[in-house]
Amino acid sequence: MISIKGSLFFNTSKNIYNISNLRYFTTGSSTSTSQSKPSNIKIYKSTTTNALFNIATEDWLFKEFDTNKQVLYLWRNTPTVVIGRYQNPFKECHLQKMDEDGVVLARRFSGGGAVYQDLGNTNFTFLSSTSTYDKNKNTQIILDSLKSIGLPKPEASGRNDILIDGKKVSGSAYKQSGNRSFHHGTLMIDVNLDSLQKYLNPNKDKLKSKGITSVISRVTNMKTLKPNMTHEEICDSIINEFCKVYGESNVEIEELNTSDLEKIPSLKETYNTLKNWDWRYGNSPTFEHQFEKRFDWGTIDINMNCTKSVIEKVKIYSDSLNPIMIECLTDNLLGVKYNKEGIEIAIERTKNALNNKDIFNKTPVIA
Ligand SMILES: Nc1ncnc2c1ncn2[C@@H]1O[C@H](COP(=O)(O)OC(=O)CCCC[C@@H]2CCSS2)[C@@H](O)[C@H]1O
Repeated sequence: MISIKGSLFFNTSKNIYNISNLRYFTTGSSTSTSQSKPSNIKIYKSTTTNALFNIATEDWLFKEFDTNKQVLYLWRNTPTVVIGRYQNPFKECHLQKMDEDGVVLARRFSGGGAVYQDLGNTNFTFLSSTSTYDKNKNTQIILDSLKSIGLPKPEASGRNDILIDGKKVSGSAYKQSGNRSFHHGTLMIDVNLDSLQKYLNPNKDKLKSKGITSVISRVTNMKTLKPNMTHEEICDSIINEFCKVYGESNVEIEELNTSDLEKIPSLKETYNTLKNWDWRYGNSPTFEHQFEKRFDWGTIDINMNCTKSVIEKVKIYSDSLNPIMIECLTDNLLGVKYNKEGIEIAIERTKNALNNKDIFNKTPVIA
């Protein structure tokens, strides 16, 4: 068996198991073993379904992986909308519904559009040196792994997608920095399509934003074509194809989980950044939002310009007989965050300034 020094950082259980004719073992910290021949690949699998941890781990791997190796990382998340690095979540997702239902918003480091994920979605990441990075080779590994478990005619389409029967089952995105590159993608096995519809692409025609707009596609779950398909099955199949392509028959799979946060300070730092409002929402391109809200005392037509998701300019038109209240609200909206709490703060300040009259019976819905 080819064995590789275990990472000094991780502390996971060591299991040996077989997939097809390959022999794998999962390993953790200091489980170093004798080395007969250095391997040119490395495989990681997250046993945690926390999207922010998994994306932070991907970034940590990206910065730390041995560029002499080809690296594969497999992971999946509980319900999350993952937006691209340069996207505006206020435009791409229905943040209010996500909030109500406990769906996480994550902003990743790669470009591209917004996807909805839950445990019915498997993610893969291929990391390699930029000089050996080969997107087509990676895509072929995924296509072959789908074929080998019996999925009919998966095909690469356009720059980013894998389709079956003309419907998207996988979307990809990329990142490169110096001699480090990665290519990651989704695999829709059994994603809740009602949720996908519910949380993505709200009708925000009045929100004008710079930045990247998602490319809406017709999607399908592979489980409709292969009813017994599972996350474990597709992971094993990808591992098989990956090993085959790089000529390895015994590999180490390192399992990762949130206990690593306490062992790797830079991982924890990235995790904390990813959790932060400033990264997830604040990092949005500038945008303008116009909406109307009717109260029993009249209608307001609000026009806002936001930078870093903070309201920077406001113009309110109203048929209210109380222009002072409108001026006061305009002033109080300036500088607050473009979210429910920000608007509530502005309304509260306006009410206080106007001797607590209950002029706003409900916070205008903005997100
Ligand atoms: N889970 C999932 N998989 C594939 N396609 C999806 C998914 N959810 C939504 N969609 C569809 O893709 C478009 C957006 O397509 P678009 O091409 O704009 O963006 C992408 O595909 C990005 C893929 C990012 C992959 C990363 C890998 C690890 S974490 S996220 C959306 O409007 C839906 O129609």
